[in-house]
Amino acid sequence: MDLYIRGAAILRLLAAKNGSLKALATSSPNSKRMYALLCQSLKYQDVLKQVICSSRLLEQEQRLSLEIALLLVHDLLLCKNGIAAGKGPFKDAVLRHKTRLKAEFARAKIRSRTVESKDLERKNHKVLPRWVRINTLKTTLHSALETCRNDYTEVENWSQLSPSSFCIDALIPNLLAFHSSCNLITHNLYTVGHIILQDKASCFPVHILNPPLGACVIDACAAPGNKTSYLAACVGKQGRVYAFERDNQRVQTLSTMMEKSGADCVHIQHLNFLKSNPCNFANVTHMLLDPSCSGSGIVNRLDYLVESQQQIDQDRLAKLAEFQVQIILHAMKFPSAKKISYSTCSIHPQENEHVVMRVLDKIQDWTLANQQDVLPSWETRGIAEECGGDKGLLLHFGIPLMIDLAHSLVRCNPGADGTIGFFAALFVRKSSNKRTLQDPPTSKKKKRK
Ligand SMILES: C[S@@+](CC[C@H](N)C(=O)[O-])C[C@H]1O[C@@H](n2cnc3c(N)ncnc32)[C@H](O)[C@@H]1O
Repeated sequence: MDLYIRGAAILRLLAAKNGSLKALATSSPNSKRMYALLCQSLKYQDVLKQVICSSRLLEQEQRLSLEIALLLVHDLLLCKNGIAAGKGPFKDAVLRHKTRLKAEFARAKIRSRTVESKDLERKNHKVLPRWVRINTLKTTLHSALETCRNDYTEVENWSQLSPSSFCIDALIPNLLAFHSSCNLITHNLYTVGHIILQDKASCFPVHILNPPLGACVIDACAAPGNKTSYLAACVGKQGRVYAFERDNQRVQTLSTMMEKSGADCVHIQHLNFLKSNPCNFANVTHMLLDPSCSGSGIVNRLDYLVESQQQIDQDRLAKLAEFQVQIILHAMKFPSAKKISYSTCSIHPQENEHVVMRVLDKIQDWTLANQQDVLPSWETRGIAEECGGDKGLLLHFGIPLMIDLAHSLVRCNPGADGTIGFFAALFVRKSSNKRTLQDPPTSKKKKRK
């Protein structure tokens, strides 16, 4: 019974934001079992709470707390071996209602598809591939593929991956996928810096920014530097990347990464980007903004399990969003900047669509690039309902314009399409783009309507 009593205490600490799931679980005895029990119970908490409520378990068994009931009911209904061996009043209390709980669980499954969709999420979780970007600063696609083909079998796409195979991504050039169980950190291609482990979605910001050879670029929030070395590969030796990083330790990591990847055209600026003087960077035409965010799209970060939609820390999100808006507005002051890519690994509209709309509401001479210039074949786009903004224009042109704006944005849902949760947008200076936010919706928009 100890497992459930301790587990319930951890759930209370988590609710009070007194520690992280991983730290609390791993510091308790039988830590692996505890971690699995907590993760699974939290994953299924919505349906389990429904079952506990509709079976009136807590009303009839007043010694049970919600936390201990959640863990015991989880094991009763979802664990192959049922509730762990051992005796105790809490276990007896739950077992007295076994039949009713099972019946309510069956009803809950029919009422909502939660359990099935969570299963799907779990399956996706397992097959999230290990994405690998070939570092063309040090090698070529041809040469890296030759090595990969010697060591692994090539398959058509990532959903067919096995531990001994790899595939070439159809969307992002120089991107490969391996099975999640492949430990590439010990592979020679990795140790010599010929490949960089980088999620597919995290390649999107550079891919859509697409700075040409020789361009002068700013990476405003650079460390650890995955996107910085990708930018360096795009602009080549004649180009230049100013990589800003304000954090002492992370700037060291950035420096090591740039050395390892052979990104000689990167000039590290150990500075707060918001304090930079745009006039000192008059040649910069392309800017990449990948600021600090909640990280809620990172699939293996487990904190989201304890946050229901209502419990998300709104204060923290508001602060992050304010910073994200400021960083975009500052980038727009750079005199020669014509393209700015903005990205987060967050799933929250507050850091994504809302930030974009707040910026568009404030500025006149920038707009969003059209869908055709922003990964046109990628199906998951921005959320139209979140693209309302405050602008009178939106009220005037209404839903067609919101849909049009949402189509300009790229979203990745965590686990789906083999990527983490991600968001990317491309701002373009109006003089370098024909469509403007002030333009009325085009005939294409009318068609969608
Ligand atoms: C999301 S991470 C960037 C990840 C990076 N782009 C990559 O792909 O490897 C955000 C980084 O920006 C840095 N940062 C946050 N605010 C900053 C600011 N105002 N100026 C410069 N760096 C900043 C953080 O310390 C952190 O290292």
